[in-house]
Formats: sequence, C-alpha cells, structure tokens
Amino acid sequence: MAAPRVLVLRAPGTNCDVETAHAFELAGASAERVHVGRLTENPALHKRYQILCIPGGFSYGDDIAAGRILATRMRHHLDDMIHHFVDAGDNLVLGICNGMQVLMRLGVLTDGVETPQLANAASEDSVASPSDQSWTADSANAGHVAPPATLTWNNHGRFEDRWVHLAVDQTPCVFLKDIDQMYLPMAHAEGKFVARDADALEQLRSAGRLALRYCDESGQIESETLPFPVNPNGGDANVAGVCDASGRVFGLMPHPERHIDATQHPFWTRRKEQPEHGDGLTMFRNAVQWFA
Ligand SMILES: NC(=O)CC[C@H](N)C(=O)O
Repeated sequence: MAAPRVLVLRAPGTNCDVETAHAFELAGASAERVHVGRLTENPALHKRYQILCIPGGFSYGDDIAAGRILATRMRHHLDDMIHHFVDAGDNLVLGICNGMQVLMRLGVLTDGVETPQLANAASEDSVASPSDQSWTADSANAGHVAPPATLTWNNHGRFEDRWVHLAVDQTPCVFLKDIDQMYLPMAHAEGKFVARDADALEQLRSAGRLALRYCDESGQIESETLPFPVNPNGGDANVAGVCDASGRVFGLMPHPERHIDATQHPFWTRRKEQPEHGDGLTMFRNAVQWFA
C-alpha cells in the first residue's frame, strides 16, 4: 500500500501542525505542512493529496470568531480544494480543534440538516438565538438561514485546558472505526457545541452525526449535558466531535495528536502496564487504513 499523502493546512496562528504531521507519519502516512498562501498561489496543489487535515491553533488570532477567517478564505479562494476533499471520491478530511471550528464555519459537518428560513432575516448579520456572533454566516448559504449548529464560547467564558474522557457513538466515522472510548486533552475557549434547536439536534443525532461525546471515566453519559468538568464546555448532548453523512469528514475539539505515545498520558508513571501507544494514534491509523 502506498502511504496516503496528507495536506496539513497552515495559516497564520496555527500551532499544532508539526505534532499533527508527526502523528500522521507515525501512523504510516506521508504528511506535508502547507501554508494556505501557497495553496491560493497554486490552487492545483491540493490534487497531490488524499487527506486534508486542518490542525489546531488560533488561525488569524481567532478574530471575529474562532475559525471564521480561515473558513471564509477557503470558501472564497479554495473552493476546488474543498470540493476535492469533501465531495469527491474517497478522500478524507480531519479538523482538530481550530480545524473543527473551521469545518463548522464552512458548514460541511452539519450539511444535510434542514435549515429553515429565519422569520426576520434581513441581512448577513441576522442571528438566531443565542444572539452571539458565532451564529452569523456559519454555513455556505448563511445570512438568511441559521446553521443547524455552531461552536461558541465555553460556558464559563474562558479558555479551558484539561484531559477528558470520550465515548464513540455508532456512526459511519472512518477515523473512529473500532474505537469505543478515548482519553485525550482538550484546550479551547470556543468549543461549546450548540444546536440551533431541538429539531436540528435530533436530526443530527438520528443521522449518526454526533460521533464523539464527552463521558465519565466509565464511559457513561448519564445526562443530556454532563456537569463541568466532565463536559468541559457545557455543549449540547455532550458533543465533542461531529462527522458528515459519509463519515469521511470529521471534526473534533479534543486533540488526538497530543496523545499518540503512552508517555503523554498524565498518569503514565503510575500505570503498572503501559499500552503500546496513546489513544489518539488509532484515529490516524484508521485514516491510513482507509486507503489500504
Ligand atoms: N487548541 C486549539 O486549537 C486552539 C483553541 C481555539 N482556537 C479556541 O480557543 O477556541
């Protein structure tokens, strides 16, 4: 099997690209970090790659809303690239943390859920409740519709950095194949998943799109919104990751690239037996396996 080629997208403010490329390499892929400026100069460059990964960080300083500027730049200048990875063939897309924020702003994770016309939509700045800027212009046809879901500020209103337990739901997500549970670090300020309304949440749930959820240590999800810090941001249905209908496009807020080695586990010195690798590596291996 030829190693699949991964485009790890960089933008001003990206800060997890080196670790993410390393995780893909360790899993058997061939990864290159490519700046968004190089792609806009040479838009055909993306054709060399089968996997697009948007890594974590603070692209464009998280200005306006986290992920908004990079998503807008991609939508306006790299439309062919989005089509190549999202719509065409067997290609894969992974968005980690800031990368998930970008994918949510692009609307590719929640595509397929009905978006009713807003009653009083007047301009690009029209917002649905909750009235916060995360709701504006989130999806490709934004402005006159409210997207099915968005990511907004954590409940406590600040950056949170901690390890979290995650449960995998039954979904078509390629990256989560044969994984039940993971223990990964999260580090974000704008990672709270909020659905437009109960109907949008139910549509996403029943379509198997809510692929990854915060859970307690035993893997249980006892309530619709688990208390802090089990659910570190207060997001609806404890959602930590969402996939598209095909399962080839996946975004998650926690960082799998920060737990690829057993010694990255916070209690590794106290564990009697060391696993072969960290929980996050399986996700990258699943991506490589997809092309086998
Ligand atoms: N870890 C990351 O990708 C950065 C976090 C993100 N931009 C936020 O604070 O919401």
